[in-house]
Amino acid sequence: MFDNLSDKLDKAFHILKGHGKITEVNVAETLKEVRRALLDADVNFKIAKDFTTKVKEKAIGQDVLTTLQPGQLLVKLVKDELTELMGGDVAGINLSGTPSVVLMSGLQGSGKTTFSGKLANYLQTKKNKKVLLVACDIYRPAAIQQLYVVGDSIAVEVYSEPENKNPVEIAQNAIKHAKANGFNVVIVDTAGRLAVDKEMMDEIAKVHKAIQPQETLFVVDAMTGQDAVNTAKAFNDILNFDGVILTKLDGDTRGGAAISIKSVVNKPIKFVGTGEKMDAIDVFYPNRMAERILGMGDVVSLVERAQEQYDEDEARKIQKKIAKNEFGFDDFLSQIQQVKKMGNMKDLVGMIPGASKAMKDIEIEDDAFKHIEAIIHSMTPIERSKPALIDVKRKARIAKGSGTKVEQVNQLMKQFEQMSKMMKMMQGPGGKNLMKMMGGMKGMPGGMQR
Ligand SMILES: Nc1nc2c(ncn2[C@@H]2O[C@H](COP(=O)(O)OP(=O)(O)OP(=O)(O)O)[C@@H](O)[C@H]2O)c(=O)[nH]1
Repeated sequence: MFDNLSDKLDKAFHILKGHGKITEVNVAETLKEVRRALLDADVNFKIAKDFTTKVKEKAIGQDVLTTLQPGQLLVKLVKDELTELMGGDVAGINLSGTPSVVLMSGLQGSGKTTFSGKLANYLQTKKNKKVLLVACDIYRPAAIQQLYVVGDSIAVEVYSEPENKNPVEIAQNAIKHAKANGFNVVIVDTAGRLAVDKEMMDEIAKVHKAIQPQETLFVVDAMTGQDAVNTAKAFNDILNFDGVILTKLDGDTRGGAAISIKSVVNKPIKFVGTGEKMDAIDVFYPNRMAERILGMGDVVSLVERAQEQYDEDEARKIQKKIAKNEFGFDDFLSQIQQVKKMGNMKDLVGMIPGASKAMKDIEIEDDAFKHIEAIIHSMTPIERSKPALIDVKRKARIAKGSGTKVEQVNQLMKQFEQMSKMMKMMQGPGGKNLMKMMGGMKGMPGGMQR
């Protein structure tokens, strides 16, 4: 996420590290580079200029040059300003109605339908809401079909009237249906439209006026940079929407949209989409995003994700097995499944402070556990529960069966052994042994040793 921008900002701050003494000249030089990095990320020129002016003023106000760690203070000022620029505080979603109505708007292909599904899934699983999805695209029958596929995959009901060509009526009927059937939230997915298409913009304005949604959300593809900001402005003029959804943040986006949109339309980014799957949705936290942009990671989100996936019963079961020396490959596999549920590997690595930078030249596969899973699946049940049985002959068979090499099987056996050892130590008094072991571990990423 925003690797290029992070890289350039890091280089900008290096200007300060290179000099023995910090002067007004090299602070100015650093901020010039910061501005250039923002412009390269497709941040609007005026916003980038105002940004560095503000940081400079604050730096002067806080006597950056005379502090003990001027470089660090400057990074902090940049972080605070980035947070402010992206909205300051986290903005919630208004669910006050009975039912609460959420209207989706945006360009074609921006990710409205996918996000409608993600939001429905989020509200259903995390907020315990009964959600109705409404197909209001009267132009493309395939769009209605797509919403049914999405609804099916998350077990959420979809409302549609394929013969009706009046989106206002469809939306109103859907809300009636929701009221009559005890739905808490109605999410109205509309057709994608261009801001220059007056007829279509009038249409969504009419739907908006008729259903008076509690939340009108503007969905925009983060990859479109400056264009995203211009489109947001045009939609905001018509709909006066409540919040922005930035999708495709998992792609190779430069970050400009995330940084500029709030200050242009003065509406907060509420959620971001980070993948095609239904659980690839994150609440947008400006401060966490600023930290990620500056390569500081996002440990809070990482821990939250781990907590969400933490299964207490499963953990207790595993603990018992470790105590009895019965931890096997089936348990290892179930641990992998839990990690996988936390999100894709690239995204997770980006949340570890310093890891993104340290691993930037390493290609992380989306399905990084594919080979490990194949190897374990090629083992017999008895081999999985008693790994000690796996001798040279069995290893060769497992490698052949999983389409891997014997070295890979050996490597996995070693990792498994280390993990079992580590788990046993964690069970020791206060996990002290584990800390000792970690301290002695060589080749850990920089972040672990600091
Ligand atoms: N990588 C990635 N792809 C996404 C994300 N959100 C949506 N997509 C993909 O983007 C494409 C368009 O998404 P849709 O949800 O169909 O977009 P839409 O705005 O409903 O499109 P229209 O109905 O044509 O207006 C699909 O292929 C989605 O899988 C995301 O957060 N990350």
